Amino acid sequence: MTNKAAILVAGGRGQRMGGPIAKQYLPVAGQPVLMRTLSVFYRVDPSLDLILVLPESDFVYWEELCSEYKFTIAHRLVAGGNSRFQSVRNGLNSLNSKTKLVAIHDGVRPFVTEEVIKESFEVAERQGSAIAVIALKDSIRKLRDDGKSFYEERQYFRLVQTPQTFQVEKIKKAFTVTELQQFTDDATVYENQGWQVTLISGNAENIKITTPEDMDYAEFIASRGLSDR
Ligand SMILES: Nc1ccn([C@@H]2O[C@H](COP(=O)(O)OP(=O)(O)OP(=O)(O)O)[C@@H](O)[C@H]2O)c(=O)n1
Ligand SMILES: C[C@](O)(CO)[C@H](O)COP(=O)(O)O
Repeated sequence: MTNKAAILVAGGRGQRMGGPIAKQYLPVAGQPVLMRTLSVFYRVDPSLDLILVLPESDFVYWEELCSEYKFTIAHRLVAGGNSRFQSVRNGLNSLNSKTKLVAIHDGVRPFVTEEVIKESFEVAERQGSAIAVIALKDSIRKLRDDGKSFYEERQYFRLVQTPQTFQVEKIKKAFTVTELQQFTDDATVYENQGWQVTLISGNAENIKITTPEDMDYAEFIASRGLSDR
């Protein structure tokens, strides 16, 4: 049995995307987003324990979609919660006792590369955690409540992606706390324990499909194979 797992969180409702079908099920270049994401992880390691966190009310729909698309990559379904934090925690609670490393990934980031996933497991094994980030290309300004804005040195900032990969023992302990507003990602929950996170380079195409214009960009990335380079 593998000692590695990936939790793909897809328990959200995609309010910012809108539309009758939640974004995680929408086709990109002919294949639903979640099938693309599961496939990348499978290609990295077919023995990974793949856990897909979905709203429980979508389980039947998802199984029908898998039949329709003849999608056969083995994975386990876990019921999501009311927030991303709760969905991740449900995924962590479903891990088997032999699992030592877990990659937590937004199901709606189908363009993560195999290289980033592999590196995240290697670094997390050595350091405890591996958080995919990218540098900023634009200048940034910090806003203040009084309406003024100030220059910030962009070399000290990073955009945070997923996967965020961890030693299981540590991340499970970190997720036993009460959910706080500041927990916008898993790295924040981990460092709440006083542990330093380790950053690795993500890939620019690894967008989080969030709003309708992201679907156009996703089609472009998929059709050009930009995340396969
Ligand atoms: N209760 C929740 C909320 C979010 N997510 C997942 O966390 C990832 C990042 O969240 P986001 O992009 O915000 O997705 P949604 O919550 O679906 O979008 P929105 O905020 O627009 O409703 C997504 O894969 C989403 O499905 C989850 O598993 N469980
Ligand atoms: C986890 C994440 O994708 C890292 O950038 C991000 O924090 C998720 O934010 P959301 O508001 O839940 O989409």
